[in-house]
Order: sequence, then structure tokens, then C-alpha cells
Amino acid sequence: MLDVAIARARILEKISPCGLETVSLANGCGRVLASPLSARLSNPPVSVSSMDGYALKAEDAREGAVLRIIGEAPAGHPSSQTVERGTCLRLFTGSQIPAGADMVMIQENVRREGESATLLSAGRQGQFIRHAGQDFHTGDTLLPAGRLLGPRDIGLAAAGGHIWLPVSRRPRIGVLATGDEIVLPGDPASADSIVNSGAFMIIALLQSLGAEAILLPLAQDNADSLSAAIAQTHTLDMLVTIGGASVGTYDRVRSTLEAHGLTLDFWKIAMRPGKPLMFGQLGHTPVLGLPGNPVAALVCSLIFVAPALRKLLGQTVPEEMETEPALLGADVGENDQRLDFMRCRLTPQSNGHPPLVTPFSSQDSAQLNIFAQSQALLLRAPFAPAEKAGTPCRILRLP
Ligand SMILES: Nc1nc2c(c(=O)[nH]1)N[C@H]1C(S)=C(S)[C@@H](COP(=O)(O)OP(=O)(O)OC[C@H]3O[C@@H](n4cnc5c(N)ncnc54)[C@H](O)[C@@H]3O)O[C@H]1N2
Ligand code: MOO
Repeated sequence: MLDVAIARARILEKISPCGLETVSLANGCGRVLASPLSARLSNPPVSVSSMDGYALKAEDAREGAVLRIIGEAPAGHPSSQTVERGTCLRLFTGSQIPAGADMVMIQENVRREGESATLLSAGRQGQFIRHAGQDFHTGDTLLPAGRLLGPRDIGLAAAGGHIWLPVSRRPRIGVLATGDEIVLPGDPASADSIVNSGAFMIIALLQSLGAEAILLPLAQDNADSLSAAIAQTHTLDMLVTIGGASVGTYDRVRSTLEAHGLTLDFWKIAMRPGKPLMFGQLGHTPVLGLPGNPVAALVCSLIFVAPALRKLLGQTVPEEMETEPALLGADVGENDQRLDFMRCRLTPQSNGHPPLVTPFSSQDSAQLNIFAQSQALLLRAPFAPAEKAGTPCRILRLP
């Protein structure tokens, strides 16, 4: 059985970024930025008011002062007038601050009579002014390459004057669930049917990371059915199979892939859950064969498929798994030769102490209910001795 870190490195070594394209801003959410984005504009481009009110000089901002209103400047219609001492200009939220003014008095604090404004409170220099470039300046780097763009990033790119975004092509990843007992959610099920939770879980993960995840038709545990499914996968950027990876008579995924020309890199790794993981290349397509137990399938996806996808997307992938420190919340027994990823609850602690991590009593790799309640995976190294509550340990947070 191969070591997990070596398996991860061998997978990453075989994956190359899958190219770039340009998309419109409206289609940018969920895509990965291919190069840094710099501001083409400053935001705001000029100093503007953040309130509806009157622009004036701070020297005049005394309670009871009476100022002459020299004009009005709605947002988008700047005034060419200059505010002198003893005068003010009517303006609105987003209006450009006129020359001479250095503060805004909100209209609630002004009594207007004709062209005269009486201040009902004092004010200070700069109040209610958003200065030019307060948010960002032309040329500032707004977003780094490799960023998975969310709604706030799209807003920032728009404000920075971009209508097109250079992004990584969305990798097409096929997810092929296998097994005679597997049915789709909602399908008429026989007494011993198992619902295909695995593929939907993996598709959800891949989509959240920026892939085009494709649910392939279910394949049965026979060479003909698997062959028909595999024959349709050559245009994919990666193929992920679920099930049929172990040693049983009907575990035919590997042999069928090999009949289609798969170059096997490795099969079986020293981890729990996920022992029968398989990796190889079918032509140019990397293939990850995941175990059927759905918890094992997702844990393997987090540890191997997600970094592979990040590499396809041109993102920087850390050499090692990104674990965090924690403290054992309960005693744990000694471990065997497999790196263990135990489903756990996390209890946050105060004073900056690492969280307490408590494994669930059942670690069965088919139990999705416990998996959904888990917040992290506790890593237990191969041959780790029994350890007491309070011992430092490492965890992987679950998405
Ligand atoms: N004699 C041995 N038996 C097994 C070993 C072993 O080393 N020696 N390894 C065990 C381990 S560990 C795992 S993990 C499983 C993995 O087996 P397979 O990858 O061949 O998976 P299947 O047998 O096809 O399925 C296992 C289990 O998961 C259910 N399943 C399958 N696909 C899905 C899906 N898409 N969604 C939900 N559930 C799924 C399937 O019905 C089975 O119950 O092998 C052990 N056996
Ligand atoms: O490795 Mo299996 O994934 O124990 O269930």
C-alpha cells in the first residue's frame, strides 16, 4: 500500500493546467482568475458625498450658522461653482464634492428657507466625504491570479472597469458511479438498492471548486456496461470512477479501464477510509478510481481529486495537505499501518487555544449521517500509539 503523501505527489505530477479563456463579467462567478486583475479606474473616481445634504467649508460648520445656498449638484451632474465662506451647495448621496467645500452637513441637520440654510449642529472637516480612490486607485492589484471568483470579486472587478475576465478553462470532470445495486435518487428502488449518493457528493465538491462536473450514466458491474461508459470519456480532463475498486469478483473497474489502455500508476494506498484508491492515465485523461463507500469516496476526493482539480485550474497547490493544529478531546487507541482520517466534532476554545477534536464512536465509511455532522477529519499517522485527551494533533477541516 502506497503512502498518502507519495500518492498525492504522484497524482499532481501527472496533471497539467488545462488552458485559458475569456468570459464576460456576468459569467465570471465560480471561475478561476488566470492573471492578476488591476484597477482600470479609481473608486470613487472623484470625491463624493456619502449623504444627502449640503457641501460647505468646515470653518462655517457652527450650530446656528446661516449660509447662502449657491446651487445644486445631483449625482452625475457636478457643479462648476466654488463654495466660498458663508455659502453652501445642495448635493445628494454620490454627488461630486464641489471646489472649496471640505465637508457635508446632512439635510436632517439643516433648516432650509428659500436659498438660506441654517445649520442645526456643528460639523467637522471631511465628514460624509468619500475621497477619490478611497476604495482603490487606478493600477492597484484588485484580485490575484488563481482566485476562485465569488460575487464580491465580481463586484470589485466591475468597479475596477473590467467587462472581460481572463479565466482558466473549466475542467470537464466525468463522475462515473458503478454497481448493479446503485440507483439514482428518486428512482424506483428494489429492496437492496443503494442510492448513488457518492457521485452527487463529488459533483457538488467539484462544482464548488470551479469544475464542470458531468454525471455520467450509471455503469453496472460487468465489462460490457463499464466498457460502454468508459468509451465515452476520452474528451474529459479527468475521469473519476466510484466503486468496483476493491478485490471482489465484481470489482471490474480497473480491469475494464486497463482493457481500454489505462496506464496504471498505483492501486491501494495506506489510508482509511480509501484503501482501494486507484490512479492512472487513459490516453491524456487522468483517472482516479475511488472506493464505493461514499465517505471513502469523498475523503479521497478532498485529498486527491480536489488538489488535482486545482492544478487543472492553474492554481497553486501546496506540496502538503493543509492541516491545522487541534487538541484531542478524547483518548484514542493505537493506529495500524494506514493513515487514518477520523470523522470528528470540533469544539472551539477561548484564548486562542486550538479546538478540541472528538472522533465519533462509529467510523464506518458508509455512514453519511455522521459524516454530515462532522466538522473535521482527525489525522492519525500510521502506527501512532494510543494517546490521551489533551494531546496535540492535526486536523483537516471539512467543507
Ligand atoms: N476482502 C476485502 N474486502 C474489501 C476490502 C479489502 O481490502 N479486502 N476493502 C474494503 C474497503 S476499505 C473499501 S473502501 C471497499 C471499497 O470497495 P469498492 O471500491 O470495490 O466499492 P463497492 O464494492 O463497489 O462498494 C462499496 C460499498 O459502497 C456502496 N456504493 C458503491 N457506489 C456507491 C455510490 N455511488 N453511492 C453510494 N454508495 C455506493 C456499495 O453499495 C457498497 O456498499 O471495499 C471493502 N472490501
Ligand atoms: O478504506 Mo474503506 O474506505 O475502509 O471503507
